[in-house]
Amino acid sequence: QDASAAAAAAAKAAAMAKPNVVVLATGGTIAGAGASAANSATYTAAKVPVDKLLAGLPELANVANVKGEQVFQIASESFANDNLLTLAKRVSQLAKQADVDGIVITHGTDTLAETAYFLSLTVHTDKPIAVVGSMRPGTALSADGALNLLSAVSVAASKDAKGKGVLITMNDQIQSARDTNKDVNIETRAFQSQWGSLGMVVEGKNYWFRAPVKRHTTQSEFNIDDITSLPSVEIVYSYGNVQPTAVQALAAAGAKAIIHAGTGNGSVANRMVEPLRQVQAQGVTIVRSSRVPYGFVLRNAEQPDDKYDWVVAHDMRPEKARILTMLALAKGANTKELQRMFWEY
Ligand SMILES: NC(=O)C[C@H](N)C(=O)O
Repeated sequence: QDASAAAAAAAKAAAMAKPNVVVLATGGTIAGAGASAANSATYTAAKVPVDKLLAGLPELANVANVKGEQVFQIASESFANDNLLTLAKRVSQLAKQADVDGIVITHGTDTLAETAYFLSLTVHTDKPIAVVGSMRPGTALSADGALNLLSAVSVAASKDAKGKGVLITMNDQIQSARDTNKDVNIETRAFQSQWGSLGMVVEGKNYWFRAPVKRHTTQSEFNIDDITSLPSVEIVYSYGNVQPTAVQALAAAGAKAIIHAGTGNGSVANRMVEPLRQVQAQGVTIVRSSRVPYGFVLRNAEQPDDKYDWVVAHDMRPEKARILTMLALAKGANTKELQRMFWEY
C-alpha cells in the first residue's frame, strides 16, 4: 500500500515539475492523411483530430504535460480573418493562465507564416508560442509532422524560448514568425528567412544563435483583446502588361487598403500609377511591396512615395504586409503611422 502510494505521489510530483503546454490544433497537412505510404504530396489535409495526433506521440509526455484543443479543422489556404481573430483570442486567454507555460499551434503550412505574424503582433505574453505544421501527412513515408510537433512542444515548454516572440518550429529550425515564410512548396525545408533562423532544436534541446530585434508580443501596440474586426486589405500582383482592372474592382468592393505586389524594388507600371492614385483619393491606402521574395523595398526609390503619400512595406511579403496593414487600420492609423509600423515590426 505504502509503496504504491509513494509511487503515485512521485508520479504526481514529476507531472507537476513538468511544464504545461496546450496544443491548439487548426488542421493542415500535419493533421492530413493519404491513401498510401507512398503519397507524400497527394492526400487530404485536416483529417486527424488533435487527440489522435497527441496519442500517436507518447514521447510528448517526457517533455511536458500536454493538453490538446481542436480550434478548427481546416487546410490553411482556407484561413479567413475570423479564424485569425478566434485563434489569437484563444491564445491570449491561455497565455494569461498561470497553469499554462507554453502554447503550440498546429497549422497548415500554406498560410502558417501569416498566422504566426498575426499572433506575434497581437498576443501580449512572453510565454513561448510555437507554430508548427508539416509538409507530408502522417501516413506518408518519412512523415515530418511527428518530429516537428515534438520539437514544437519542447520549444514551447522551455524557459529559454521565453520573450523571443512567436516561433515557427519546422525541420529542426527555430525561426521568427516575422520574417520566415514558406519558400519551398514540396520539400521539408519549406520555411526560410532571408535573415536566418534564430536557432535549432535537436533532441529536445534548443541551440540559439540570434534574437529578433523588431517589436513583438509584449512590446506590440496591437492587442487582440481589443480587436473585434479587421478591415478589408487586399493584394494586387504586378507583371508585364498589368492592367488596372483589379485595383478598380477592389476599391469598388470596399477595400480600405491595397498592397501592391510590385516588380523588382516594388516598382509600379506607368499605366498603374494614376489608377492607384485615383482609388487613393477615394480613401484607399496604398502600400508598395514586392513580388520578389528577398531584399526590401526602399522608400522613394522606384516611386515618389513622399509626394504620393504611399507607404512601403520594407521587407514584408505582400501577404504579411496585409496582416500589419489590417491591424494598423483597425487602430485608425494614418499613412505616416503605418510607415513607422513597417519600420518597427
Ligand atoms: N503542408 C500543408 O500544410 C499544406 C496544406 N495545403 C495547408 O496549408 O493546410
